[in-house]
Amino acid sequence: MAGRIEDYALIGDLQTAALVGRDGTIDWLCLPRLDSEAVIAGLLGTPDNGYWRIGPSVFGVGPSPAADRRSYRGDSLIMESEWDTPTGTLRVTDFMPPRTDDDDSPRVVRVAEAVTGTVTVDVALSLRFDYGRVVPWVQKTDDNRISAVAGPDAVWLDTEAETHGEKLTTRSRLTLAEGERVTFTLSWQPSYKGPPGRLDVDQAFEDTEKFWADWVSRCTYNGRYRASVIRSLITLKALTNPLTGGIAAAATTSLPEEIGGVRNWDYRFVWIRDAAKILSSFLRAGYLDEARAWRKWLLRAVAGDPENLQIMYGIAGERDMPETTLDWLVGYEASGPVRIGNGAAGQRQLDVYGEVIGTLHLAAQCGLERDETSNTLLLELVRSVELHWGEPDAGIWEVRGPNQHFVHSKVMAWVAVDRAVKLVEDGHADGPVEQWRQLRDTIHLDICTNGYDAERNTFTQYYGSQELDAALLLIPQVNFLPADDKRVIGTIEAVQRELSTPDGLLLRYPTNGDDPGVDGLPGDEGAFLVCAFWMVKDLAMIGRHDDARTLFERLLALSNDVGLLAEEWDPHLQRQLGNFPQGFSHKGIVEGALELELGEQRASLLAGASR
Ligand SMILES: OC[C@H]1O[C@H](O[C@H]2O[C@H](CO)[C@@H](O)[C@H](O)[C@H]2O)[C@H](O)[C@@H](O)[C@@H]1O
Repeated sequence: MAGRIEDYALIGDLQTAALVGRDGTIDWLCLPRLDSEAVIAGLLGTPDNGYWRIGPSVFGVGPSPAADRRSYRGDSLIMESEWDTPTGTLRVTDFMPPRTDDDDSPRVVRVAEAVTGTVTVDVALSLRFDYGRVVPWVQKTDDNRISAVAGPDAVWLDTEAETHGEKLTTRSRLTLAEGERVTFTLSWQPSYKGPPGRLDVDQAFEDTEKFWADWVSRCTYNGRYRASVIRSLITLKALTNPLTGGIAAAATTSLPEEIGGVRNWDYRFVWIRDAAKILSSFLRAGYLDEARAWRKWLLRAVAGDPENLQIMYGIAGERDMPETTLDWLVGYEASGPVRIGNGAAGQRQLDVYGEVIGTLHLAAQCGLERDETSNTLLLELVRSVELHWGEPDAGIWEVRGPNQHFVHSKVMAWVAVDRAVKLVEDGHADGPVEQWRQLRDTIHLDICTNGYDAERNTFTQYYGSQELDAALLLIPQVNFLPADDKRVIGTIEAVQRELSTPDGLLLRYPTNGDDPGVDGLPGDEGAFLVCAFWMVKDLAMIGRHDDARTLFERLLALSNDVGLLAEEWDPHLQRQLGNFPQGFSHKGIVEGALELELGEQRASLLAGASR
């Protein structure tokens, strides 16, 4: 049975990733890419849908015990789990060598080692291709390699351990004396090719450690929350494909937003919105290369008529991701359906224009060189905003109910035009700036007239709505209005009052149980973590530094033992919910830490000036 979401740690090679449970079981692995079919899908079903356990032997009695300790090895994505057994201590080291070349095979490396005393280790590998549905044909070759083949895919296992097949599972039981170790390397190849070369495990370990150390050394943040910020940046980097530049929203599909509910979606794609927000964190932490790669990804993905701009693409810019359900999987803790693909790809969401142009502007400010193709794109995108900003859309939350005039979407349409004006004013682009200035003013006036409820002193979820939306917290952050504007302060207070969960986190917007509300979906959901991070930033911006810090530290405390966060938090069951680890949440950690620092600097400057 799968663990709690927070029981998992992420390992990855930048192109795909696996989730390792606290009990030493890998329950999720897609090969060769993050959005490929899973070859281990027990996370969303049962052990019959695939798992790979390495842990101390319980000799067939009782469940697999949780590790007594586990942590990433320094600032890396190498996971070390340790179990103290009556006879000695076992360490299992899990990692995936970063894959920065097209020809590299994806590999999952697991090393079991007796650190002290003697330990008996059990290994069980149950591969099930096509998301847990297909039992591959498993064979041992003359040179002691194990291959598992089904259709186009072949997975190879190399190990010094003796293995045997039992109930469609490859098993091994071995006893290690102090200092002894045994390695397991799982590699993927297209099945028409021969076996992949054998991996030099020691060299791969050294290279992997060096890769992460070098990458982390480029970080410019050195403040109080460095450990959490670095872990978040590493997690975001793991979601960033080094070949295409595409940044996935999360590493999983269908981890539920409500245990037992239907709000289960596939996040293994590149949302323009999520990627743009993540990029701003990379840029602010000193990582310009990722921004350059993403701009190239964007230009390739939207090539053609920008009128056909999608709100999300595949990792290499693919346009099609038809949403289907995998009915053979019961879902995480019976939360079905399990979905792959994402129907939101076909929605109109006006905010993406603001996200794209906002990122181009930030990248230019951070020193990214001018690019003529992106100027052409800019002109086309502003033209689309001009044509469509007055139309209703599905909004930032991708509602599946009717389109509305969402206030956040309109604000982001304003951002698109405002940043286009600034790009021209700062000499980073050319365009009809006077026409754009007028458009910017028209959108601003429209929002302030139709999206603001003067009686309640708050902006609303959509024109004419009585409801609120946590995305309104972004109004001061994108400079639509200054933080000290009474309408902004009123909105922050209204969101706090009406969308707070009992434990002080935030819902995105109200849901109505079985009665589908604005999102057109039955059921409820947990607190959406990035919204609380937005609140941290707003509180800091309006000078409530202590409240901002308290909330930020509360949020950090929700991360699991290895610093990872899913999309949501269940305030009743006190556990993580939703896809995991999620880019939005980790971006929240980076930006929150930076904002608190900036806030304090601003406050001490002001204090200095008034002395
Ligand atoms: O709430 C319904 C929608 O939920 C998902 O969207 C959410 O995740 C996206 C990726 O992180 C994010 O960009 C969006 O703002 C979130 O609402 C799901 O992907 C949608 O299909 C679904 O309609």
